[in-house]
Amino acid sequence: MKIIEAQDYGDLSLKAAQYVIAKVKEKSNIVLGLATGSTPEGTYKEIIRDFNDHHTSYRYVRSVNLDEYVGLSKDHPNSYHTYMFENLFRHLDLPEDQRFLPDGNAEDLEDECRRYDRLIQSLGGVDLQLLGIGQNGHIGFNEPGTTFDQRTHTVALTRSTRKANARFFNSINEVPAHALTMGIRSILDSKEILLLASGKSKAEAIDRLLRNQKIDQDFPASSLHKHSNVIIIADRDALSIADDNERRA
Ligand SMILES: N[C@@H]1[C@@H](O)[C@H](O)[C@@H](COP(=O)(O)O)O[C@@H]1O
Repeated sequence: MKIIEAQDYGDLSLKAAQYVIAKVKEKSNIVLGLATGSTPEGTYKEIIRDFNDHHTSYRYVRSVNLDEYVGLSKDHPNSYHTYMFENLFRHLDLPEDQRFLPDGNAEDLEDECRRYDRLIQSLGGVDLQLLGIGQNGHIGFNEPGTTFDQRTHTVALTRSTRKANARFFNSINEVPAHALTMGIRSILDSKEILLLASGKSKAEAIDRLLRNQKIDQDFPASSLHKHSNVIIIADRDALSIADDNERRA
């Protein structure tokens, strides 16, 4: 694991965007694995800024998203379809038929999971996967306890994740109880992984990830120790506990 320290959220967003942009320039038809949540919002803003100022083209890029809530229509204001459209897609020249998310409203969710796996495979797999991290160490929506050998699957969200995401809804009761997510196995299949972490609320998870090389199903991010090409961009706040522990050691 390679760690890049950012000063703050703005610096993290810039560094992450520069990394993604460089990869897009290197391979115009790159398959980008995209994430939602607050963390990548700044990265997406910087990508858009670069697109407007320097015209990096996304014409041949294919994108696949990690996850989607079950039971929200695509145009629901809190669906990840809407998030991606508003925060990124509508600002770039990435064609609509080259951007993919799981359909959390599909009639048969099992079928939808298999369809999504086949789709990723047909694209040749993910070249660069962007990840955030939940406070409990979840990646995508792979909650603690999820086995590490699954590809796309349905998950029941933990109360803590629903609580953390309730800020986007009117109340926690409106946060869907289930989601579709690429599994740990899908994430580990990507050629390269870029994990972003910002703020003190992520410091414990980042400390646990960096301090302990043990692969533990109760801490999904620990699965990343199995991958040989992971870069973490974290700001000082997210690294604060890890740094203190290192100094004490
Ligand atoms: N499904 C998403 C994850 O993909 C994301 O990484 C996590 C952290 O979100 P945030 O960046 O808002 O802290 O939240 C959600 O649960």
